[in-house]
Amino acid sequence: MYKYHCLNPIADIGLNNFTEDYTKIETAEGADALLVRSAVMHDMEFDKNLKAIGRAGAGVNNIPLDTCAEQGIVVFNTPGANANGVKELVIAGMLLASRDIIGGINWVQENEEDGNILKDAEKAKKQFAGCEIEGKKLGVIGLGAIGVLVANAAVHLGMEVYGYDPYLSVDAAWRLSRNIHHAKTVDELYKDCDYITIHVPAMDSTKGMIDKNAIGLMKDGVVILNYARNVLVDEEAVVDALVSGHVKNYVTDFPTPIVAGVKGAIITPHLGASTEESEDNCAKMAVAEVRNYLENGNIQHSVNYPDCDMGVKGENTRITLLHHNVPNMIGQFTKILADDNMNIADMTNKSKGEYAYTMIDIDSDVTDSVIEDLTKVKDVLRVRVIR
Ligand SMILES: NC(=O)c1ccc[n+]([C@@H]2O[C@H](COP(=O)([O-])OP(=O)(O)OC[C@H]3O[C@@H](n4cnc5c(N)ncnc54)[C@H](O)[C@@H]3O)[C@@H](O)[C@H]2O)c1
Ligand SMILES: O=C(O)CC[C@@H](O)C(=O)O
Repeated sequence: MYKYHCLNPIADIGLNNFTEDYTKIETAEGADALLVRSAVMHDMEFDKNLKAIGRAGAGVNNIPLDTCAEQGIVVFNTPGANANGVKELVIAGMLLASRDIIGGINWVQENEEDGNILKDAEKAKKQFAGCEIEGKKLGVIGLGAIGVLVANAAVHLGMEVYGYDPYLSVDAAWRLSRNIHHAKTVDELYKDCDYITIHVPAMDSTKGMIDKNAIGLMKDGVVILNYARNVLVDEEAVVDALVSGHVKNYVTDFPTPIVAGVKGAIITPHLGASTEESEDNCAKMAVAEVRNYLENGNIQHSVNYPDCDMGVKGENTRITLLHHNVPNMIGQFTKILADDNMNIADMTNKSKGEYAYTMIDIDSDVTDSVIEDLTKVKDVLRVRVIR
């Protein structure tokens, strides 16, 4: 029997995929798995029983990944599951910045009592006129799940699209329209584009990426869109540029006290992934990943451990070991098993950065003393036996 707890609301369509072997509990205490969206987990103390965290979404900057890895907790995310939801909001953001749709809607609401509203609208409308996005240049920073969809959609809308991603994956390259221009430096993109949208994860290397210098390189009247994370942009610099008119609009999903209410800032309350489809996709994927790990030991889409798959657990006993990525771990594991006369039926080992994962199927049960010996091996972080 496994226990799970949800730190944020997770769509039922995903939770319903937990079988009768799972119980939902009301606190994190004693849980085998946590499911989370944007709840900040950096100050949480993790229960010794916690084995997995399923992030129903893409960004994992709310989770202490290294602390989790050190405590033998595998963190999963759901790559691409909410990308279309974000893409559609980014396109909406570009349109809201191009024409004063919000001003126009507000005008109608403010004049709802006016018996001549239809006639007066014809006079009022010129103050809300704008431009079209067709033919304009869009720069996309980060061509992952979201960036690729935004870039391709913008091509279909007739925009001239420039993409910048020095770490572009082969998968993303296959999905990217051939009409997208390759920006070799981000500065090139800053200098040329009318709209600039950022879709990179919040990491030490990307925080504050759009700073005063970057904005200084941009065209007058540029529109900056940020549906990724507030920390990617130096908001004080953006506010200065909005006030001076150098930046026409800052369109963002993150209403911080610095930008909220500033003229020219168009802000939504973190709505990128808030569609029925995205919430369902993320919940289903997160639950599937957590179940596969708890029941089979397989790791797919982890952000702190390597992906590793030995298929569905069969009759054999499966031992899984989370450990540091250092020499001679497998030698020590196999010696312990051999000394106890255990026969290895299958085995795999994968590493990612400082961490590694070993899965071993043995064709007998495993004794408590073997588990104890494996646990005692230096650099082993967690041993689990799936019977
Ligand atoms: N507003 C929302 O609700 C919402 C929803 C989903 C994701 N997000 C945010 O958007 C981010 C991107 O999501 P995704 O699903 O596209 O992630 P992803 O991992 O598929 O793509 C990120 C891309 O950024 C690239 N990248 C990394 N560093 C870079 C750099 N310095 N310069 C240029 N490119 C760089 C990577 O190579 C990768 O291709 C997430 O990390 C998350 O913070 C927000
Ligand atoms: O869960 C959400 O609503 C937002 C998720 C989003 O920020 C993400 O990084 O996937």
